[in-house]
Amino acid sequence: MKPDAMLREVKVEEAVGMRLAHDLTQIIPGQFKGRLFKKGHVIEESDIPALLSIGKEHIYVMALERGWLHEDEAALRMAHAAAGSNVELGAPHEGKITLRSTIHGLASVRKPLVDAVNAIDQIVMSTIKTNTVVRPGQALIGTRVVPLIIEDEKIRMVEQRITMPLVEVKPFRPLRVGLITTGSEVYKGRIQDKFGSVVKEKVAALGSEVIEQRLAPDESDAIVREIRYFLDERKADLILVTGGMSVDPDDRTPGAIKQAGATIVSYGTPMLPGSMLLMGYLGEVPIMGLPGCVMHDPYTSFDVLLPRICAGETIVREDITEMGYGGLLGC
Ligand SMILES: Nc1nc2c(c(=O)[nH]1)N[C@H]1C(S)=C(S)[C@@H](COP(=O)(O)OP(=O)(O)OC[C@H]3O[C@@H](n4cnc5c(N)ncnc54)[C@H](O)[C@@H]3O)O[C@H]1N2
Ligand code: MOO
Repeated sequence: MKPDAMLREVKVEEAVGMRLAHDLTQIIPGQFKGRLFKKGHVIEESDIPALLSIGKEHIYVMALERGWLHEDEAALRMAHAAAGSNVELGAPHEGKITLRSTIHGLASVRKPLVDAVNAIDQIVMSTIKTNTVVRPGQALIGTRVVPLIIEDEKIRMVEQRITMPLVEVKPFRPLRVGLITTGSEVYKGRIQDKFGSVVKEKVAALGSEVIEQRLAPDESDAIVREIRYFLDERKADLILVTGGMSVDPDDRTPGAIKQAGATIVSYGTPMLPGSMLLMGYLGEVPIMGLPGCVMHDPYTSFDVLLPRICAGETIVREDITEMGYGGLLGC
């Protein structure tokens, strides 16, 4: 059975009392784009001028055969298959369904599976990028099929390829963050600290808290002492050390983090700004060395990694490696 045979074309003037087979869109450039009539709407005499004004002299009345799906049902099936935790489905609109986050968290999108689905002809699975911080209500995926009706077989193929949810939103855990600000110029009061407020704000925006900020001069032993303080006495969940991350003789931070016993995932990230960032772990506790740019650049490698850590992910070398592609943002 050809799809055409399942759609009966009826002149608008003769369609009074019949049900529309799909949403009808009106576009008035610069003013309006949206649904003028909803699928299933029963045509009334008074609708005829509006239908003619959007260029519809005929409408489709549908008679679906076995093995075929309407675009709305196809989109619903795909949306259900795609949705993971903390994701909700909207109603079909012009054949499209939008999946939205129900929480503030980290959206994790499985790109290989998304690619596998979009490789199927006539399937649209449009997603945001993985590891994006999202708010409640924020769109994550829009999905639809291209034709008005589609073979059930094709949608089954989509469902088979979605072996795991395509998108889930991980909630942020409230972390107790220890902040160590290095730099003798700050420690000795030659200049005012500008790092503290920036880091505190970024941490708070993800639902965590800087429990204390401590200053240290450019001396390895002093920095190590502060790291041990946060680890042993304050039981911090995350330790951040600012400044002293590059190549000057007074840049002691990477050495001090190593001296404190950290396992280094990477010193250096292939992203600009934020190339001198250090990522490591003291046992289970993540520790980061933050270069000077974090203080003044609004989006650096720190802003990529912090949400992932707050969402409970463990950062491995491969995560750092992948930051290079698309990581040139300025500086
Ligand atoms: N020859 C090279 N030069 C630079 C390199 C490099 O690899 N080779 N890296 C560059 C990158 S990338 C960065 S980022 C910067 C700075 O990195 P540092 O983390 O070492 O920053 P500092 O030297 O400690 O400070 C730079 C600048 O910022 C002021 N500062 C530091 N902390 C504070 C604070 N808490 N409050 C206010 N101001 C602060 C500090 O006084 C300096 O003026 O290096 C590039 N250069
Ligand atoms: O660590 Mo630097 O940010 O690349 O400016």
